[in-house]
Amino acid sequence: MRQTEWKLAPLDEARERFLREVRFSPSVESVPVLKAHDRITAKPVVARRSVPEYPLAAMDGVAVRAEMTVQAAPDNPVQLSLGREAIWIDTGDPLPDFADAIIPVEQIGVVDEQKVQIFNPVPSWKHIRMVGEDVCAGETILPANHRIRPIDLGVMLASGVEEVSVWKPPRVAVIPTGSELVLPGQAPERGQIVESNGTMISGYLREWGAVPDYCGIVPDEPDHLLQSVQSAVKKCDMVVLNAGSSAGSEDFTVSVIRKLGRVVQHGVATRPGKPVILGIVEGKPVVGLPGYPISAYLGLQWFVRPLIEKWFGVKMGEANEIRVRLGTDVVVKTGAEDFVRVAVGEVRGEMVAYPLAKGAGVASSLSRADGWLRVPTDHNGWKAGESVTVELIRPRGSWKSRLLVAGEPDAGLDVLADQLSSRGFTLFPLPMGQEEGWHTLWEGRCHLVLSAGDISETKKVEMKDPSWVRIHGWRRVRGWMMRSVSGPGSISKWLRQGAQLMIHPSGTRSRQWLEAQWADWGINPEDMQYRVAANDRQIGAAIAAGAADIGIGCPAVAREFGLLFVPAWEEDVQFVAPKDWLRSSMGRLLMEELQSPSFRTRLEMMGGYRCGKSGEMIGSF
Ligand SMILES: Nc1nc2c(c(=O)[nH]1)N[C@H]1C(S)=C(S)[C@@H](COP(=O)(O)OP(=O)(O)OC[C@H]3O[C@@H](n4cnc5c(N)ncnc54)[C@H](O)[C@@H]3O)O[C@H]1N2
Ligand code: MOO
Repeated sequence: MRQTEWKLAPLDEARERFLREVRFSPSVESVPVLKAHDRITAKPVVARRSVPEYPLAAMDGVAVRAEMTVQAAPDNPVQLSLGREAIWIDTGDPLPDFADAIIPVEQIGVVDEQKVQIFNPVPSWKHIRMVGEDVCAGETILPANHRIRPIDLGVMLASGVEEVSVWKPPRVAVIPTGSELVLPGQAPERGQIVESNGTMISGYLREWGAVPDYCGIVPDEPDHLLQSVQSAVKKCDMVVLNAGSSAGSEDFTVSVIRKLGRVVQHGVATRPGKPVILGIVEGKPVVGLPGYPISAYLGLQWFVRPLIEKWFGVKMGEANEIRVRLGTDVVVKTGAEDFVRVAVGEVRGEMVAYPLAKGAGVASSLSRADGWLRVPTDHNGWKAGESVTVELIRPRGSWKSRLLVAGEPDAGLDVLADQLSSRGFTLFPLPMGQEEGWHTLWEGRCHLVLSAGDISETKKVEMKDPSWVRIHGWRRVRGWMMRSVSGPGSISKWLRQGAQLMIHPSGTRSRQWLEAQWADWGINPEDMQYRVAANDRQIGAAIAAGAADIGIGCPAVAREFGLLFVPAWEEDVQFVAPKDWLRSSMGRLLMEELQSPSFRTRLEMMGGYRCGKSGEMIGSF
């Protein structure tokens, strides 16, 4: 039966309630220290012996009795006989019984094979490592519920601990469901998709110290699913199901859990991640994650990670937050807590965050993201320039080498990005209309803007400012991309007859050109139906897949997707940057790359690009 009613719970409330209902009694096992990396201690670890166990030399030199050096002075050196009163000693050697101090070799005068001279008195116990300086026998070296790091392994071994008591890790069943799924390595046919979430889920489980038990794909058949969950509950400590959590005709997960046990909560008030299922079967937690990769990821972090933390009694790290300015507006609906993926850049020492693609199916945008922006349930979002908090999922500062390029979308940027990446920089394109790009630059929210066409026409006022410079990017050919011939003369007719058109965001050059073309053709823009895509490649992919008929693009992308290309116009593309930025290491590198023969050759080889003047200064405004 299809489910139509949702009683959504706030995320924090659902998590608290679920965790309260779950009880674990993990067992303890003893493992050799040599195999204990990343395991979690079940009891405090106590040193078996002191380190050092006896006094040791801390320096290379001679071991002496301190009282025999009392009279020593630079002009009145004391002579000591080797063997009886002084002994050559190396760092780490045990101290001979008669001695109680070490004089470093640099401060020793060698008289002959039998004698050395001392020029200054030395206090007793100088340069000697005392018994128990590092660890004393019986001392606690690691607390309980501590994740064992390589340094801990070293400390344990040194202090005589060879076996350590650790929690047995939870075995977690991973059950991907869906008749449309095929295993990784198999080529999906139309209507099939590669089972990728299971690998992602297993990877995070391993990272958190659990042992994933991948159960293979279970088709959308209630009996089959029921059996899988039943047997998973028998052999595992927790069960993670993926997909079938929503309201579709083949979404059986919730009814299966209900049949076998109890559903604590179905649905949380979040976007994405809503249709998560929290259940308990035979006392064991069973989590049904939504099928979309982003929703599955979030559900895993929200509910499965805390279960594992509860099992081990240990936190896997605290939220790492930063304050950033928003690069563009973030607009969301109220009614659910929104989780927005963002990428961060640093412009003039200030952190700027840009929202990434929203869809719960757009997994790649999470792999590119630096963190999450959480928008509270009753909030509509924020305006560009406002200050917000981002929860990081990457180490701080990962963005230091990121170059933010706002403005015109262009496949040439991909080549530039490739070239820069081999030199340690990531180019992050922010495709947007020209005006918006200029604004973003003026307000210090990006490093550069890519502009096409004659910008002296569009930007008269700002161009008087001498602190901005223009740099030649390249010359490019633009035109129509389509699957089959329609003939330039008949494109307008085809569009009038309802060809499915895909175009760039408003304010971009391609859009401006198209709007001018419509005017020429006497087409009223309001009569036109179209969909918007961020760049040429998205348009090319849609046309190639038959999801659109025609769109604007470049020869290189048309060729990549096996499409026809009809040239329509040619134009220069230029970068605009603050003059002082060009002197920064990023700025200098960009100029070098633009001028490099390898970049120019690569771009020209793609077809439709000319790079004779790439990297030339057009001058300040
Ligand atoms: N009428 C409604 N439809 C949907 C609702 C709703 O409230 N009413 N919720 C939507 C939301 S929100 C989400 S999230 C999804 C969750 O769907 P399911 O958990 O039932 O998952 P499926 O429909 O089976 O799959 C969704 C999507 O994910 C892909 N998928 C599934 N498993 C895997 C896997 N192992 N690896 C990679 N990708 C996977 C699957 O092919 C689908 O594309 O429901 C909305 N619908
Ligand atoms: O809430 Mo679903 O998780 O967006 O896509």
